[in-house]
Parts: sequence; C-alpha cells; structure tokens
Amino acid sequence: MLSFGEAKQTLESAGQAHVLQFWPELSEEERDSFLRELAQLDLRGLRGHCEAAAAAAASPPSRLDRDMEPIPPELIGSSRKSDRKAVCQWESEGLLQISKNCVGVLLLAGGQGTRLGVQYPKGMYNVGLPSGKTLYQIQAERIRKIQQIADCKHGTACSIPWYIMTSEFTLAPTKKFFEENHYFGLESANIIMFEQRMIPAVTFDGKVIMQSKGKIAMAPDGNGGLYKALVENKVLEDMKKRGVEFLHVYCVDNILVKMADPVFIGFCVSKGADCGAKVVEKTHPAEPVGVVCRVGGIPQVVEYSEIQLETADLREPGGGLVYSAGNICNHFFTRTFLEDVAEKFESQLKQHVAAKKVPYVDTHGNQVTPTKPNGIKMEKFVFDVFPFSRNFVVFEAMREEEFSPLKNADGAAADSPTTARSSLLAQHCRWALSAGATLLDEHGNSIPATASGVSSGKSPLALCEISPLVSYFGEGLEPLLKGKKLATPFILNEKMAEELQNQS
Ligand SMILES: CC(=O)N[C@H]1[C@@H](OP(=O)(O)O)O[C@H](CO)[C@@H](O)[C@@H]1O
Repeated sequence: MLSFGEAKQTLESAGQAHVLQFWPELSEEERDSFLRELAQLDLRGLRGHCEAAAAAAASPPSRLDRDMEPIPPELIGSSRKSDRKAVCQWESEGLLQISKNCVGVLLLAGGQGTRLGVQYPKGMYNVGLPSGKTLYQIQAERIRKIQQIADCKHGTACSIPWYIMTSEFTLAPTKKFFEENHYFGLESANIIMFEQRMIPAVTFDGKVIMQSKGKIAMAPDGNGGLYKALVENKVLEDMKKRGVEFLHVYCVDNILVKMADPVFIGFCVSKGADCGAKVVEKTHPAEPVGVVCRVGGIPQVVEYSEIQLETADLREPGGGLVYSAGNICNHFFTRTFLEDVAEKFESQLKQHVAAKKVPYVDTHGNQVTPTKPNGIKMEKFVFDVFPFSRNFVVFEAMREEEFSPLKNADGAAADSPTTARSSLLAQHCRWALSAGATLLDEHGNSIPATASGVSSGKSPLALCEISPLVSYFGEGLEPLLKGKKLATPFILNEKMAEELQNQS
C-alpha cells in the first residue's frame, strides 16, 4: 500500500501537490480509500499526462481534411453490392471459423451513458420492446443463436467467448446484472469481464481536478483504452488459450449489432485482413459518425468531432457524399494484430482531447458544478490502430439491417430509445413479411409489405418482435410463418416458434 509520504513526494514532484490539500480534513476511512485510489494511478506518468493534456488543449486541432481520400472501392466488400455468391461464401467461412472456436466477440461497455441520461450501464437499458429485453439480453441471445447455427452446420458444440470491457462505472452493476439473469443462458465461463483504466481529468493549465476533498475526478481512457486493458487483464492470453484467432469488437449501443457476424468475419478472413471495419452509408454530412477513409494514404477513421463540415459535405458527381463510409464501431482484428499493437504500437496511439464540464471542489473546499467546460478529458479511440494494419479492409452493411445506435434520451431527433426500438421492430416486420406472413394491425387490417415504416426502417406500423433465439438474421422463418395471419403485437419467441412448427 502506498504511504502518505510516498504519495506526497510523488505528487509534489509531478507538480500536483494540491491533490493532498484537504488531507488534514479527511477521516481515517477517507484517507485509506484516497491512498488506494492514488496507488492505482500511474503516478510516475502523471506529470507527462497533465502536461500533454494542457499542451494538446492549447494547440489548434489537427486538420486531417487536406490529406483525406476515400477508401478505394476494391477494398470494400458489401452486403448490398457484392454478388450473392460471394456473400454466401463469406458467411460459410465465418460459420466455419465460429464452429472451430476461432472467433470471439468483445464488447466496449465502459461508457457512462451521459447523453442517454442514465446512471447505470447502457447495456442494461430497456428500449421498450414488447418483450422488455435489454440490450445485453438481445446481444447474449444473438451469441447463443449464432453458436447454434454454426453447430447445426458443422456438427460441433462451439462457443464464442464474450469479452466485456467495463469501467469503474459499469463493472459492478454489469456483473450483478449478468449474475441475476443467469448469464442469459450463456456459460458464465465464456463471459469475461474486465475493466479499462481511469485517468485523471485535468484543468486547462495542467492541474489534476479534485472531484471532492479526497477524490480525483477520473474518466475512462476512451474506448482505445482497450489495448492497454487487453494486456493488463491478460485477455490476449485468454484468447490464445482458447484458440481465438479472430475478434469482433463492437460498441454496446447499437441495437441491431450482429454479434460475431459470420459474413463480416468470413469476408475479413477470406481477404487475409488483420484489421477491418464495418461501415454504413452516411445519411447526411453532419451525422455524428466517424468516417472510414485514408489520410496520407493510410487507413484511418476521422471522427465526427474532428472533420470540417465542408469536407464532410463534399459530393461525388452523382451527388452522393465523397466520405460516405460511416463508422459503426464494428471492428475485426486478428489476435496476432492485437498482440502486435500491444507490443509495439499502444504507446503511439493518438490522444484525443475533449473539453468537458467536470464538477470539482475549489481551493476553498466548495463543491462547484461548472456551467462551461473547465477540464480536459484525454481519450484514446479504438479505431486509431487502423494505421498499423498491414491489410485493412472495409465491409459495407445495410443500415436498416445493422445500425441503429442508442445515444440520446427520448425527445432527441435521432439515436434515441424510440428510434432504436422502431428500427428493430421494423426489421422484424420486414423479416416476417418476407417469410410470407400477413401482419394484422389492432383493427385486424393487414399491413402491406410496402408500408413506408416497414420498408424504410422508420417507425413500424406493427409491433412484431422476433427473438434472436429464433432467428439471427431473418433465416428460418418461412417454415414457421408462411401463409400465417398474425395479430400484432406479436412476439415470436422459442415457445411460439414451437407452436407454429407443430401447426405446420
Ligand atoms: C471513438 C469511437 O469509437 N467513436 C465512434 C462511436 O461514437 P460515440 O459518439 O463515441 O459513441 O460510435 C459511432 C457509431 O455509433 C462511430 O461513428 C464513432 O466513430
């Protein structure tokens, strides 16, 4: 355990003596927990961290725009534009790798849900589906289903380990939630939770911000904190032990995410890629998604907060956006690539600076809630390893099938619980209709397949929800639903699927 004397000395030499200003006022208990917190910090790197934060905040943002160019089309596979046969081959390859236990998924779930306005992990959010399922449950069930599909095809009993990166904010509640829900039917041994690091928030003149008299204001180190966390928590070793060669990394908030998507994995594996990104076409220049592109010839994501609007708005002769490859935070990595990153490149990852309002205690001991940004949070981004890839590929997915993120609270125009729920229900309506079902609204009228909500992915005209345990991407529904008239709300869960199966 770190002693007070050691802490004092290191903080003084880092130019951060103020951190202990209120030490005399702290109780024994507070002192213990403060010292424990300080022991977790990289005290030796503190000076560097604070100076770098202040310097980064003072320097003008880098203009990447001038050197940007789109990814060449030959590096992009597409569920929309590539030929059917190729897509089927990719899917087969992906399922084969899954059946051999070579595929893992990794969830980035360390965020605080500030924009959504909840105090608990986003994955525990219930967007109001007829089933009441949370994001975590939907994701767990998709893993179960894709394992089952691979097993059926290859006669195996495979498992896809689910690595979940949490943070100080999300680890305990996520753990508890999974335990209480019996891991949603997954083997608990195949769910590996670990914590990303927290780093101190810093003032514009490079001083650590005190959240209270005995606590530093800390923030997760961004989703790019993954690479350090993979090493510190021996996740790469775990992957190796299990024989996991390919990892699908994704972000918690996308209700349509296809966990371990065999098509995406198969595409990346077939191309011999070490790193890949899934994208959707951007809807409009200001859409808050990063752009997958090249900068100075090197693959990279230019984040929405770092692109100039005039660049985002550049048009092709046909009117489409030049930078249309929207990052949906679905990445493919080989384990070997991750090992390389951990060994050689982690320390080179770019630091992104965000000015934030960070509640703090002032030098007089008053608690202050700032009304304008007073501090800097430094973050690394998960996609900043793309430049180190030797063979980077991009896969374009259909937005209405794969992307509807939950970022904002209801009331916002986009990316809210309502839009997430609608996207999922509209997808399931499309699946049911194309399997040959007739959906009836509450008045018993049939809902036409061309109804705008159903075809566009906007608000669905019918409440039709299909459990991931019944269908992963719309497959297997025809034998259950063809020719059936279904009154909505309609929930197709495993029990209902069995009943329908018996009827036919
Ligand atoms: C650092 C990072 O991963 N940023 C991602 C991520 O944005 P957030 O606003 O941080 O959730 O998800 C977006 C897709 O939902 C993606 O477009 C963007 O590039």
